[in-house]
Amino acid sequence: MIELLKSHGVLSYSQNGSHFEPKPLPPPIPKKCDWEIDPAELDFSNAAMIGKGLFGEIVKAYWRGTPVAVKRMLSSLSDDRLVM
Ligand SMILES: Nc1ncnc2c1ncn2[C@@H]1O[C@H](COP(=O)(O)OP(=O)(O)OP(=O)(O)O)[C@@H](O)[C@H]1O
Repeated sequence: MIELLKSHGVLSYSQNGSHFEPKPLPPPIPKKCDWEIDPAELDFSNAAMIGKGLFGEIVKAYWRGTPVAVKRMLSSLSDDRLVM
Protein backbone atom coordinates (compact mmCIF):
# COMPACT_ATOMS: atom_id res chain seq x y z
CA MET A 1 0.00 0.00 0.00
CA ILE A 2 2.83 2.38 0.92
CA GLU A 3 4.46 1.68 -2.48
CA LEU A 4 1.15 2.38 -4.24
CA LEU A 5 0.77 5.72 -2.41
CA LYS A 6 4.39 6.64 -3.20
CA SER A 7 3.97 5.78 -6.89
CA HIS A 8 0.93 8.08 -7.08
CA GLY A 9 2.85 10.90 -5.42
CA VAL A 10 0.56 11.00 -2.40
CA LEU A 11 3.42 10.42 0.02
CA SER A 12 6.66 12.37 0.13
CA TYR A 13 9.80 12.26 2.27
CA SER A 14 9.64 14.23 5.49
CA GLN A 15 11.89 17.28 5.74
CA ASN A 16 14.65 15.33 7.53
CA GLY A 17 14.20 12.35 5.17
CA SER A 18 13.56 9.90 8.00
CA HIS A 19 10.10 8.81 6.96
CA PHE A 20 7.31 9.26 4.43
CA GLU A 21 4.44 11.55 5.23
CA PRO A 22 1.34 12.71 3.36
CA LYS A 23 1.96 15.58 0.97
CA PRO A 24 0.57 18.93 2.15
CA LEU A 25 -2.84 19.77 0.75
CA PRO A 26 -2.97 22.24 -2.16
CA PRO A 27 -4.25 25.75 -1.36
CA PRO A 28 -8.04 26.10 -1.43
CA ILE A 29 -9.69 27.03 -4.72
CA PRO A 30 -10.41 30.77 -4.83
CA LYS A 31 -14.07 31.60 -4.31
CA LYS A 32 -14.46 33.62 -7.49
CA CYS A 33 -14.25 31.27 -10.47
CA ASP A 34 -12.59 32.51 -13.64
CA TRP A 35 -15.82 31.96 -15.58
CA GLU A 36 -17.77 34.23 -13.25
CA ILE A 37 -18.58 37.62 -14.74
CA ASP A 38 -19.13 40.98 -13.10
CA PRO A 39 -22.90 41.70 -13.32
CA ALA A 40 -22.04 45.41 -13.60
CA GLU A 41 -20.63 44.65 -17.06
CA LEU A 42 -24.01 43.51 -18.37
CA ASP A 43 -25.67 46.06 -20.62
CA PHE A 44 -29.46 45.91 -20.38
CA SER A 45 -30.04 49.17 -22.28
CA ASN A 46 -31.55 47.33 -25.29
CA ALA A 47 -32.71 44.28 -23.34
CA ALA A 48 -35.52 42.18 -24.77
CA MET A 49 -37.29 39.29 -23.10
CA ILE A 50 -36.71 36.08 -25.07
CA GLY A 51 -38.13 33.44 -22.76
CA LYS A 52 -39.58 32.60 -19.41
CA GLY A 53 -39.15 29.67 -17.05
CA LEU A 54 -40.64 28.71 -13.73
CA PHE A 55 -38.06 30.65 -11.73
CA GLY A 56 -37.10 33.49 -13.98
CA GLU A 57 -37.21 35.32 -17.25
CA ILE A 58 -34.55 35.20 -19.95
CA VAL A 59 -33.54 38.49 -21.46
CA LYS A 60 -31.16 39.26 -24.28
CA ALA A 61 -28.50 41.66 -23.06
CA TYR A 62 -24.91 42.47 -23.98
CA TRP A 63 -21.65 41.68 -22.24
CA ARG A 64 -18.59 43.46 -23.63
CA GLY A 65 -20.44 43.87 -26.93
CA THR A 66 -21.43 40.21 -27.16
CA PRO A 67 -25.14 39.32 -27.09
CA VAL A 68 -25.88 37.06 -24.12
CA ALA A 69 -28.94 35.41 -22.59
CA VAL A 70 -29.37 36.42 -18.96
CA LYS A 71 -31.70 34.66 -16.58
CA ARG A 72 -33.23 37.01 -14.03
CA MET A 73 -34.95 35.51 -11.03
CA LEU A 74 -38.59 36.52 -10.76
CA SER A 75 -38.95 39.32 -8.23
CA SER A 76 -41.70 37.33 -6.52
CA LEU A 77 -39.04 34.70 -5.68
CA SER A 78 -36.33 37.06 -4.55
CA ASP A 79 -37.45 36.90 -0.93
CA ASP A 80 -34.75 34.91 0.90
CA ARG A 81 -37.36 32.91 2.78
CA LEU A 82 -38.59 31.45 -0.50
CA VAL A 83 -35.21 30.57 -1.98
CA MET A 84 -34.06 27.01 -1.35
N1 LIG B 1 -29.28 30.81 -23.87
C1 LIG B 1 -30.49 31.03 -24.37
N2 LIG B 1 -30.63 31.57 -25.59
C2 LIG B 1 -31.86 31.80 -26.08
N3 LIG B 1 -33.00 31.54 -25.45
C3 LIG B 1 -32.90 30.97 -24.25
C4 LIG B 1 -31.65 30.70 -23.64
N4 LIG B 1 -31.88 30.14 -22.43
C5 LIG B 1 -33.22 30.08 -22.30
N5 LIG B 1 -33.85 30.58 -23.39
C6 LIG B 1 -35.30 30.68 -23.60
O1 LIG B 1 -35.94 30.90 -22.36
C7 LIG B 1 -36.85 29.82 -22.09
C8 LIG B 1 -36.84 29.51 -20.61
O2 LIG B 1 -35.54 29.11 -20.27
P1 LIG B 1 -35.24 28.56 -18.83
O3 LIG B 1 -33.81 28.15 -18.77
O4 LIG B 1 -35.68 29.58 -17.83
O5 LIG B 1 -36.19 27.30 -18.83
P2 LIG B 1 -36.55 26.36 -17.64
O6 LIG B 1 -35.41 25.46 -17.38
O7 LIG B 1 -37.86 25.75 -18.02
O8 LIG B 1 -36.73 27.40 -16.47
P3 LIG B 1 -36.86 27.11 -14.91
O9 LIG B 1 -35.59 26.43 -14.47
O10 LIG B 1 -36.98 28.52 -14.34
O11 LIG B 1 -38.09 26.29 -14.72
C9 LIG B 1 -36.36 28.68 -22.98
O12 LIG B 1 -37.40 27.82 -23.31
C10 LIG B 1 -35.84 29.41 -24.19
O13 LIG B 1 -36.90 29.75 -25.05
